[in-house]
Amino acid sequence: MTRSTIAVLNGPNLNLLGTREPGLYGATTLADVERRCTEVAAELDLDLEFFQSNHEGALVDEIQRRRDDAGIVLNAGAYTHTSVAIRDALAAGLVPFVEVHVSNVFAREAFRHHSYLSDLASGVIVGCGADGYEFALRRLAALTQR
Ligand SMILES: O=C1C[C@@](O)(C(=O)O)C[C@@H](O)[C@@H]1O
Repeated sequence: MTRSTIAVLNGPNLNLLGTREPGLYGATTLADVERRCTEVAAELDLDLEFFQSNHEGALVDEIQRRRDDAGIVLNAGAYTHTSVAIRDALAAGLVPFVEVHVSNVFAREAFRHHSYLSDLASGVIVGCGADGYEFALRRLAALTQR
């Protein structure tokens, strides 16, 4: 049996995690997140692939490439609140995905309260810091093993 692949996709400015507005996003870097996810994937017997881009079209391309994956952990950053194109790519692929936000977007500016993605998501994890990625991975593993 082939192992399931889960993609961990991060959008704009998430390459700056750990240094960017640490009061909001904490001190954990994206490399730390990826290390932790790799440990959890080994425990869950999953293959993981990581991708980060600051460009909307690159994220659309990557989501299209992921259509045979078991699931996607997605922090689309600011594109969450603006991108019909990313929504359409997710809708086209129909791969289960969990939307992650490191910060509690609902405690922030009103423009962050709306997501173009959430109603398509299998789950949404908000405001749990960098741990949200691990929670999302565990949730997708549970969903794909059903
Ligand atoms: O870039 C980001 C990061 C974010 O997705 C988060 O992880 O909390 C929240 C978004 O509103 C913001 O634009």
